[in-house]
Amino acid sequence: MNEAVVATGVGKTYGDTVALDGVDLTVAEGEVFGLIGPNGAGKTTLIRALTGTTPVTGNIEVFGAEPTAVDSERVGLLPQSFSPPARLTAREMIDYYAGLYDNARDTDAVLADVGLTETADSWYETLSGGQQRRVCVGTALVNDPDLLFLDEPTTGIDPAGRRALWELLESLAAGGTTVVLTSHSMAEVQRLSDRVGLLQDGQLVAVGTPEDLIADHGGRSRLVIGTDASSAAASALAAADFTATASPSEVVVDGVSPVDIGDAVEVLSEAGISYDTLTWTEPSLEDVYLQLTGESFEGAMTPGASAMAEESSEEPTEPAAAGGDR
Ligand SMILES: Nc1ncnc2c1ncn2[C@@H]1O[C@H](COP(=O)(O)OP(=O)(O)OP(=O)(O)O)[C@@H](O)[C@H]1O
Repeated sequence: MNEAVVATGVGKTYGDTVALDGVDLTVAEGEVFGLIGPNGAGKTTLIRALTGTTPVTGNIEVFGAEPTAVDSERVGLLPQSFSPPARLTAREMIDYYAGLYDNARDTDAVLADVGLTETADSWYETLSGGQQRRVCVGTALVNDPDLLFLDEPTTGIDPAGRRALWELLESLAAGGTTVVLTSHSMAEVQRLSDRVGLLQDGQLVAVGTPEDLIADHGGRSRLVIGTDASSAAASALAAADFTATASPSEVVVDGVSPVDIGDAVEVLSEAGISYDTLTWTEPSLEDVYLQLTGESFEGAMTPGASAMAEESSEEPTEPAAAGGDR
């Protein structure tokens, strides 16, 4: 298989800040590669490096050429921050970007792809944050690129729009488009990516398929039992050789496969312990992220922060002028 991107020893510093620290990365043609990592890990800087919008040390080839020398017809970029003129309509924006290419797609088709047919003639400034983000995604699709860089594409987009965009990306990938995307939504990255790279402090600390990363770093499946009698439940389960940990309102039973759930329930029933909820969870990319970054919702935030974290990643980004490095 040919390689769309080959990056070797890529480094970038801003003053004393090391944004990228010797990144080696290969993305095959037709692959969907997801970049994850904490705020400030270097994801945007890496996207900028791969698209030739910031100078870096090391070596990068995109379709065998330096990023700045690649035929722009072949590459699409959705930057993280995008501040287009407010008094252009969605249609005018897509038209404008289409005008930059020799073989642009039909504007109405692009608008339909990003779900903006109904609001095509509204000014950008009057669109919601999520609708604005859809326009921005559309600008990256106008040239029907072979290689698409998307820096947090679904930020601010509502769940239905997000799913629609996932399906669009899946159909582009099925048609052979190479995609490099960043996201703080682990569900998004797990669903879309053939391979995932975790950036931390400017270094790619893990790369693999979601399945392999989960198998290596995701931990085991768990059964969470919501009960007021958590201590008694944990004791009964431990006596039956389950690995159970009690907190005031629940017991977490580690390493429970689906076929073991019935046994665990029977232990509770024989011990006369009632429960309110029973939730079985498989390890996911989110567990990989938490494990490898050393972050945990319990340690970093208050209980229930899993939902908070997902919401916070959906906040629209602050508009910022595109431009060179400061
Ligand atoms: N133009 C700049 N000038 C100075 N420092 C910068 C600049 N751009 C990025 N940095 C720094 O480089 C590091 C990597 O930033 P980058 O934006 O690549 O991270 P990120 O992983 O994309 O973060 P986020 O998830 O918050 O978008 C950070 O410490 C950031 O402060």
